[in-house]
Amino acid sequence: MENYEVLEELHNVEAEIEDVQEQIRALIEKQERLYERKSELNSILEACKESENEVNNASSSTVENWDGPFEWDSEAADLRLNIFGISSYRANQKEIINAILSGRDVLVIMAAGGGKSLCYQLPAVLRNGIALVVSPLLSLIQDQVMGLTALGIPAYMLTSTTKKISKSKRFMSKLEKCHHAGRLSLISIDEAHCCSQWGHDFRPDYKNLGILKTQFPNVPMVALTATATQRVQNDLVEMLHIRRCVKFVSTVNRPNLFYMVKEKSSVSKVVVDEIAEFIKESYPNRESGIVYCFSRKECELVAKELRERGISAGHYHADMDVNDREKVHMRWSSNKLQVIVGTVAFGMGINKPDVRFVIHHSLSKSMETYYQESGRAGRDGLPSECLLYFRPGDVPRQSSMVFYENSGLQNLYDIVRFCQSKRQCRRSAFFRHFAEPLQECNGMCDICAFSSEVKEVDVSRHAKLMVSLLQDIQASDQRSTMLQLVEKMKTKQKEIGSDLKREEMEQLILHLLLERVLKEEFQHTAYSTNAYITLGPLAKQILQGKKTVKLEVSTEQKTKASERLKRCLGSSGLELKLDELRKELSSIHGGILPHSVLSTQQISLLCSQKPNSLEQLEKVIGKLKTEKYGNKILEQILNYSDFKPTDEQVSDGRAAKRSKTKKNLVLIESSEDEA
Ligand SMILES: Nc1ncnc2c1ncn2[C@@H]1O[C@H](COP(=O)(O)OP(=O)(O)OP(=O)(O)O)[C@@H](O)[C@H]1O
Ligand SMILES: [Mg+2]
Repeated sequence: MENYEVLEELHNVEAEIEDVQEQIRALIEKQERLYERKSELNSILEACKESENEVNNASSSTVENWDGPFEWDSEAADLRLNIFGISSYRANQKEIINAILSGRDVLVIMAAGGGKSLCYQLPAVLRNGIALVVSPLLSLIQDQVMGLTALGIPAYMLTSTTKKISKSKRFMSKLEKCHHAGRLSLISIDEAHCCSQWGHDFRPDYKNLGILKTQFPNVPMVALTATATQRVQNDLVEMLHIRRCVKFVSTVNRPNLFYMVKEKSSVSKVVVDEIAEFIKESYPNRESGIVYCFSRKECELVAKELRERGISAGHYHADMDVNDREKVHMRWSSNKLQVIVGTVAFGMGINKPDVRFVIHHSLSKSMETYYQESGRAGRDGLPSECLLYFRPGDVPRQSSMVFYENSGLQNLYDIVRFCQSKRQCRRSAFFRHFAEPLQECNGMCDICAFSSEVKEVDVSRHAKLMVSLLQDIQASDQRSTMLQLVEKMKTKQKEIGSDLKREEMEQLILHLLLERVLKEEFQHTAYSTNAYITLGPLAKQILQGKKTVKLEVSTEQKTKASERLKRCLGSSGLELKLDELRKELSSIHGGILPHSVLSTQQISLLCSQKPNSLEQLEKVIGKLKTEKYGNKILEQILNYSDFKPTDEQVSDGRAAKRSKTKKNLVLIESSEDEA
């Protein structure tokens, strides 16, 4: 053999080895993912077996019976209704309260809005002495103190300049004294995922909270979070030194949320038009909502454009002055502003229970973040909507932000899969993601609610063409963004005499990215990071015709969801009147938010039950609220009813005295750092 022939073969062999190595890497990665999924599926199977015996869909991993009876049952029930104004417990609340009152340490994993606060606030009020609550954000602390004060429960904030409570000797020694006198009844760590670096809101100060259990081993500690991952759970138990805690894990399911993914137009004006129309049509009574945007600039622009379309909207992002941010948040919380248009910075501190819609102007960076962000809707348990506007063009914007994060791209591609899917129930995608047994969706997502015919189109030839086009591009040392690739394909596809539409082409590119036929590569410039589409480990299979590629295409235009969704709020005159009343009362009483006067759920109950005496009213909203606002509420209801109460009925109701409480609740800020 001639020298050059040997050299050529050597090059070929080397190229082939590289190719094989790439495939091996891909296969090993795949094997790892499959192992991971296998163990998830096994735990799902076990959970299914356990839950077969359970009555409701909230599962608790404990074998002890926390349902009762306990000696404090009736006192707890009295506080629940007459102080907190809550007519019945939600899943797991009673059991958690009982475990805490039995003196156990407790770990609570419960979805956003599940009602974690009551789980420690009620035992705090029931027990003598002081309960210490640790919360990571000033706004959460303020909200909570405001809410408790409105209920007549003495609560105080400690937001000293000392950043770490464990390091504040003065505070610790006061706490010691309090404990010594037998007055420290409970320690509660809210948003406990902040302890774990695997949680999404890791706060270094939270790391030191373990000291509380070491110092006060016999004071029950309750740690609460909405973050479900096993890794975070294990971390928490270790860091807080509560290894023998009773664990309550509730489902991630939010049955009252309607999930919907909408195709996003590439013309930005059209997108805002659609969003504005949706809000005006579905929420004409200015019910609250959030619109999440990708960038700060975009969020200012969208807020402005919504205002131009007659919607009262304000923007919120990390670049704003803290006071301006707080002002917008406050105006929205007190229902003076209907919509907040925010970036992800509008996050953990949101405590508003009656958010009726969360719209994503572009996709989130992972299933986990989407679950958290959309989960800010409907914390009061009433029907609410989560809308995600998706277009493939938004993917490279996100990928160039997340690619350097651990599993960043994989997480992004998971939510892309969620958005692309035209057949899989949105809710079941969450169950899969959080490794939980499937539950009924009850028609509460676009896929399950609207029948639209989906057909599969074989686009293997287009895929092959795209791969060979990229091969040529790469051979001439060029690169191509998604946009450029689509443009080039538009001319190229004439060769095979078939025309995929622009959107279908983009869809195909995403499909091939998810299938690892293509991959994204990133290049940094002084101003940004660009994402390029290049050949992936499985590109050869396409060229060799070993892989068929099919796209899912909806053939029938879906009916607008907002038209079909039956909404149960804002429709009756009485609801509107009571809504007005709670706003009025909250401003008269000062420093109280409207939902602390009456929750939206209570308004619904009042409208359906129409109590006509203070006594009857008490059964719905408890003694405390009846005493404070009862007469005004009755006045509104009676204006809408045919009957009037007798004078006796009114004075009987007035005579009812609520039980006074002398227990204290102290809220502590662990960090001054506000994202
Ligand atoms: N048993 C109940 N019945 C009716 N409403 C309830 C019940 N328990 C709590 N709520 C209400 O549900 C809303 C959400 O409760 P809470 O703020 O405690 O949720 P959370 O679990 O702490 O959520 P997050 O993770 O978002 O902080 C509040 O308005 C609260 O008053
Ligand atoms: Mg909470």
